[in-house]
Amino acid sequence: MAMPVLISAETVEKLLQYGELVPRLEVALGKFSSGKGEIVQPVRSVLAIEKYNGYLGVMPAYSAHDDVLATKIVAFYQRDQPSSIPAHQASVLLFDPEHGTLKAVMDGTVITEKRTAAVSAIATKFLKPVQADVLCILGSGVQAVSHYEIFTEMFSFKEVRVWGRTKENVDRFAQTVRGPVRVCSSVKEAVLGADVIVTVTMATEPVLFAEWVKPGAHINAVGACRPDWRELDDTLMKSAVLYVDTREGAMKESGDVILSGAEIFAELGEVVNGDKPALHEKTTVFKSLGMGIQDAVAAKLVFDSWNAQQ
Ligand SMILES: NC(=O)C1=CN([C@@H]2O[C@H](COP(=O)(O)OP(=O)(O)OC[C@H]3O[C@@H](n4cnc5c(N)ncnc54)[C@H](O)[C@@H]3O)[C@@H](O)[C@H]2O)C=CC1
Ligand SMILES: O=C([O-])C1=[NH+]CCC1
Repeated sequence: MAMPVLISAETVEKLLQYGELVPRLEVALGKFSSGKGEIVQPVRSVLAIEKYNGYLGVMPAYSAHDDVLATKIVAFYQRDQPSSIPAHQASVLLFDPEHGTLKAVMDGTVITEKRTAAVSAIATKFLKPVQADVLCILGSGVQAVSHYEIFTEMFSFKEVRVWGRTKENVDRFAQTVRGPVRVCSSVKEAVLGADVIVTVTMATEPVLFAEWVKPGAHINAVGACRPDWRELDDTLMKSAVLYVDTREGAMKESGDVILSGAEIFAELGEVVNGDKPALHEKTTVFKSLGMGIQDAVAAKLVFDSWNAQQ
């Protein structure tokens, strides 16, 4: 049996380009929500690694349209202190869908960084107010950087603000990103007047409160992926129009959705398909949890580009 190829994080970083990734993710989101069962993707299975405050998630997905069968395995850790080891580490196993042969094992950490930010950008394209001048990023880690990259590439914000819990992280963020950013010393300062907000923290209690949010703003709520973790307060969750990546996942994994009792208006894929409206004149929340099919589509792109270079 041929050995699977190993594709490193550096290679994934080089081969995975937003320009190719975004349209493919948009199609996959639409197919997932078409109601025709075009994508097979069970809700992520997660086990707790209690001793180390961590979790291991397994995320299989199959798409006949993309002819892709893959599983991401992602470990993530809730830490009180900053660490030089990334909070999320992932690998993607890519199979030949016809026979189940393992074709590639590739880094999934960069895939997770990029595909998550790309999906938030797709949600923002549909749901942001027509005039969107100010972007606010809450959190200053890995996802904050990838969101900064794609949001400044796809949209024309006049100002980008960031808030982070520790000065060390925020300074690192400001030095890493290629472009201007206003560092804010409180969440309130960062959020007031912002048209688009991205929450990419490891918070387990709300950090974003409705009273600070400009009416009509769009929020991408990316953190808080456990049923008892929160980033947004109840008032915001219940007063905004709520979009999710998957209904099933949100009802099982999102503390913001489950504990607030907020009603889900639509899946993002239903908006892509034109089956549900993008109410961009209202305050909107896109609750992102991450989907195996996003990783599978990204992994296929990487593998095909890698193959083309051999
Ligand atoms: N929806 C999705 O598809 C995905 C969601 N995520 C989530 O996005 C979030 C950010 O992930 P990364 O950037 O990779 O993590 P990271 O560890 O690189 O950054 C986390 C940031 O949150 C801050 N933070 C930690 N605890 C906090 C607290 N209690 N209150 C406020 N801020 C706090 C840290 O200082 C840091 O700035 C996490 O919640 C992660 O689980 C990550 C990958 C995919
Ligand atoms: O989709 C993903 O990879 C994750 N979502 C939350 C933690 C990791």
